[in-house]
Amino acid sequence: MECARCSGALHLDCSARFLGKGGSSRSSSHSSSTNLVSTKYEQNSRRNVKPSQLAASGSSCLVNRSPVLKQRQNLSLRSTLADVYNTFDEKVISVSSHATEEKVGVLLLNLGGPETLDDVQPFLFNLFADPDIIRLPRLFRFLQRPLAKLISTFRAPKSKDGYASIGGGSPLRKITDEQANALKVALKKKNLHANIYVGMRYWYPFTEEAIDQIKKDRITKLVVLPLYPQYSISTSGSSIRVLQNVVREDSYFAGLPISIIESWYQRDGYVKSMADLIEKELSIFSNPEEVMIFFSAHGVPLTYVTDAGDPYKDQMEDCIALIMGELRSRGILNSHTLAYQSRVGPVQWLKPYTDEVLVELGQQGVKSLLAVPVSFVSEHIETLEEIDMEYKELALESGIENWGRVPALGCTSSFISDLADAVVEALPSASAIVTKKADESDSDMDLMHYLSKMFFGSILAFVLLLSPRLISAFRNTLL
Ligand SMILES: C=CC1=C(C)c2cc3[nH]c(cc4nc(cc5[nH]c(cc1n2)c(C)c5CCC(=O)O)C(CCC(=O)O)=C4C)c(C)c3C=C
Ligand SMILES: [Fe+2]
Repeated sequence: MECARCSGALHLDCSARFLGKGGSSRSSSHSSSTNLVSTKYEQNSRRNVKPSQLAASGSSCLVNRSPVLKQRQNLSLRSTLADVYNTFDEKVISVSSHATEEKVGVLLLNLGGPETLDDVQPFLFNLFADPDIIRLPRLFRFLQRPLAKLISTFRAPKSKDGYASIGGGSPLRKITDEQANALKVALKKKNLHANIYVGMRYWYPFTEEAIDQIKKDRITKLVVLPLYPQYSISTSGSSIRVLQNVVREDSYFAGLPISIIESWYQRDGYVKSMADLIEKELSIFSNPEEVMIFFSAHGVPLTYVTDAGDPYKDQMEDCIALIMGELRSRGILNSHTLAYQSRVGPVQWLKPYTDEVLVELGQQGVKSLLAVPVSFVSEHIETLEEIDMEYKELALESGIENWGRVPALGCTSSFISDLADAVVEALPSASAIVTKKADESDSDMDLMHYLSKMFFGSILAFVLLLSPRLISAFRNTLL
């Protein structure tokens, strides 16, 4: 695919995603892979513009001038990178019909989690300082960090209790490293010797550390694989943006052929692996056919979908339809429902909410329920604490008598093997991402923006941070 204005590889900022509303692929064997990172995603996906249409309409190559994110606390290289980094096999591999010497890297992107209770507040700071998590209007972006400090400080005690109840920290790093090792082995079996990197968005090993290591290793081709089956601006989108900022600034990355697998919930291997897990857990119930399959997905604020064009909800519904279709083809005809969990703050999130649906189902007389976490492939606080403890208790109180929960996919071999296939399939489409720097007149506009931001922002900061009444209202509603 070439950019209509500039020829050659599509520009970072010219590309359109085409998985938005009505555009999600139902292809059963392919993941959505691209070498593009779009900053115009919201507009184009909402209008459901295909790349070819965008090129034909001469859409401009706008440059995203948002500053490189520097919201890290504790970004010292405290931790060493995953062991997998040190096991690169310098072998000659053939990635296409043209035999080429390649050093293939696979970058696994994930959220990250606090490893100790002391990590909880700085981890939350990193999360809330992400403009893809708290989306402030451009004018108020400079309040992002003070706001993140405030919210993380208020939320930390509640989060700490949660992490304390699952052993004092998140298991995400360990599980992701295990998945990285398993993927390396699976790729080797498919004759692809690749180096696997783990890049976490909000905790160690940070995405930036993995990116540094990729450069040190002089990788010649990179496949980027977010460990989220469905794409959301707040998850895969946020992590890809980190890479996007590096590509814009660094000549090595600007020339590196990259392929990004944006979402892969539609792959046969994933769908079948999920169906296998559900089938197995259903069989544990004494009356399996009476069990309601309860898909519980992590929510996002509603405006992500309605205003920003996040394809997450569409992809989630598509994903559930595919899994249920697979189960039906196996003669499993149970009823099912989808609800969204883990909302934070006073705004409306995707509905229906998991806690409310559980109560309603209990009232309607549903007696057996199998919870299926569906937006994430590792166990984490929201499966181990929120589902296994909070929601289970609520369900039992609401009249549900038999409760089960499907484990996260983790290192399930059919799943890892399918991820390896996704990597192999994505390699041929890897190509350099082209960026464009802001010109002089843009800098003048930036200065004006900056000054007006400072003016209005200072007033808002004063009102927000110094008013005790507002602080207590904030505390009661947001946390
Ligand atoms: C697909 C998965 C996820 C989406 C979408 C997502 C959006 C999202 N999350 C928050 C706020 C928090 N998330 C937290 C933890 C957390 N979130 C996900 C996944 C998604 N988040 C995972 C896997 C985890 C757990 C990490 C771990 O340590 O195991 C937390 C911290 C925990 C807590 O305090 O509850 C917060 C806060 C927002 C605001 C958001 C969308 C805008
Ligand atoms: Fe989250």
